[in-house]
Amino acid sequence: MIEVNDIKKKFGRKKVLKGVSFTAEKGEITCVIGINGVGKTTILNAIMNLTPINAGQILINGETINKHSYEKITFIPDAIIMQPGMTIKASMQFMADFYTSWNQARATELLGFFKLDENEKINNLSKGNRAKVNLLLGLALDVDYLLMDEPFSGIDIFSREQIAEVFTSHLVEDRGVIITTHEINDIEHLIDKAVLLDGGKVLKQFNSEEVREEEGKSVVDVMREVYQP
Ligand SMILES: Nc1ncnc2c1ncn2[C@@H]1O[C@H](COP(=O)(O)OP(=O)(O)OP(=O)(O)O)[C@@H](O)[C@H]1O
Repeated sequence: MIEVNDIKKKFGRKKVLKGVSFTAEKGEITCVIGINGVGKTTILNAIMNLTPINAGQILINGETINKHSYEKITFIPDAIIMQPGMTIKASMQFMADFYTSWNQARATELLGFFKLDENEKINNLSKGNRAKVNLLLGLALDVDYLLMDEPFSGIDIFSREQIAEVFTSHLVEDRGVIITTHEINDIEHLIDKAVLLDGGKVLKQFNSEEVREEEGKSVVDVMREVYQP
């Protein structure tokens, strides 16, 4: 489990996170929802130990995050992380050289799944295909947790559908996924848990299936209640 306990973060005098707490379990997709600038990326960076926090604690499987956390967790950003002149194949080789957790069989499966040509240069790919390469590079690591910053943002409907399919496949099952978004409509059916952020705090976290079954409400219905009371 990833436990985010009362974390606070300031940039200069600006208090971005004012005591954020939530948990994300293995085998579940947790979605951190909030408007632009609310601090979603900052939370992911904090979980990855890429930005120091001012207060609070983050635990992964009961252990405070540390320099070995990347063996359990990976971050899939919304922008491509490789040199644009590299081919997909060279990007995969780079990951294989760098991470002992690289799983080439899974990478090859994902290449086929996304119908990507490994000889294509990243430069020449469409935005949707770049997002797929990003996802491939993260999903091919054998880690327990995947963090994804806005994986569906600005991507056409067909690529979105293909990416959504990955989330319900064996490529993700048993792993814990945290997705951020400011646009829930497309992925509402994929997520297990929603964490609603505003004003530097978590306004509500809930199991989306429970809310659907017990109260007959969608995530968007709950968002309307919370954000527009
Ligand atoms: N390195 C930084 N220095 C100063 N301010 C920063 C820095 N990083 C983020 N911020 C500020 O912190 C706030 C939260 O930023 P963050 O990127 O986490 O938001 P977000 O919810 O991910 O936004 P978006 O949906 O637009 O991606 C913003 O006001 C941003 O300007």
